[in-house]
Amino acid sequence: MIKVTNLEKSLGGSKILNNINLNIEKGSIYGLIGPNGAGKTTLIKTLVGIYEPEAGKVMINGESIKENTKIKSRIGYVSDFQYFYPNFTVSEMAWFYRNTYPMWNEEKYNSLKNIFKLPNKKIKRLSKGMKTQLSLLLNLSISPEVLILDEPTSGLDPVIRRKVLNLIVDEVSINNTTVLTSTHNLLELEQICDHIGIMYNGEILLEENIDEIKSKVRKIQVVFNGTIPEEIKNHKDVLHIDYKGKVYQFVVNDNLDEFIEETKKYNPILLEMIDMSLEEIFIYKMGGVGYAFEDITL
Ligand SMILES: Nc1ncnc2c1ncn2[C@@H]1O[C@H](COP(=O)(O)OP(=O)(O)OP(=O)(O)O)[C@@H](O)[C@H]1O
Repeated sequence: MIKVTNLEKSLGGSKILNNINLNIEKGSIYGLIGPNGAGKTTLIKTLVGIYEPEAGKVMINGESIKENTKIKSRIGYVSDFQYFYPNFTVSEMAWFYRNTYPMWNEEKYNSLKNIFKLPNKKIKRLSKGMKTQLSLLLNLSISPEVLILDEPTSGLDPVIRRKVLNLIVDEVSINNTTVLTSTHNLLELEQICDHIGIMYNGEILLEENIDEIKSKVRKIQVVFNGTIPEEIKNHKDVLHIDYKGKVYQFVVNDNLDEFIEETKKYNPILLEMIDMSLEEIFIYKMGGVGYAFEDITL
């Protein structure tokens, strides 16, 4: 698992990470979203030990990553830009990883090679998407205990993108790997992640368990027999109210059953539950903590 406490990092004289705390359970897929410049890559580089924080700690499986080559050899890291030796071929790069990472799995490498189907060219002759694929291929082959991915699907075509998402999910279900991935694609997060963190201005503004938030935050449509009761209008668990004519839509943050019971006391003509996408849920949740969701993502 990944545990981050009170992490602070400055670059070029500016504070980039501000008191970051994370607790990512083993076997979990944690999605990090946030606008350009929020600090996602800086956080990721600090997690893998490329940057040294001024304050705070990064622990992986209970051990500090600082000067810990044993732990670092079990971290798969796919960066936003790939820094391979440009004159190495794909096979030579695999040779390098095979000789560097003690838990290299040749069988896994061979089966992944059939999925990615990369030409054995020099790295400098590969496209951006091919280099990302190579990085995924190599980092999955080292038998990572922790996989840290910085926008791993950006620049991939839709077919490979889907394969990569499936590979990440397989990696977790087969090997119980812990994954942290950044992305700008909320739909992708919804498809593979169990937890999500929203980053803004170097801080984690909101952290949620996706299943929990989807079961807790619900939209309910109600038509009252008369005007809306004050008690319902000012209900503590209502995040947002919309209405068109007599049809009210409530976004309820928690204690759904309690809200429904209280609403039923007023004998509404209609009371029904409406499905919400994760994006819609976050729009309201972010509004609840004083931010416009559009400013925060995508
Ligand atoms: N080497 C550096 N020196 C100084 N400032 C930096 C450096 N690298 C990044 N920054 C600044 O740190 C902030 C966070 O950048 P970072 O790359 O972590 O954001 P991000 O959330 O990954 O953005 P994106 O979604 O665009 O990839 C930005 O304001 C950026 O200008």
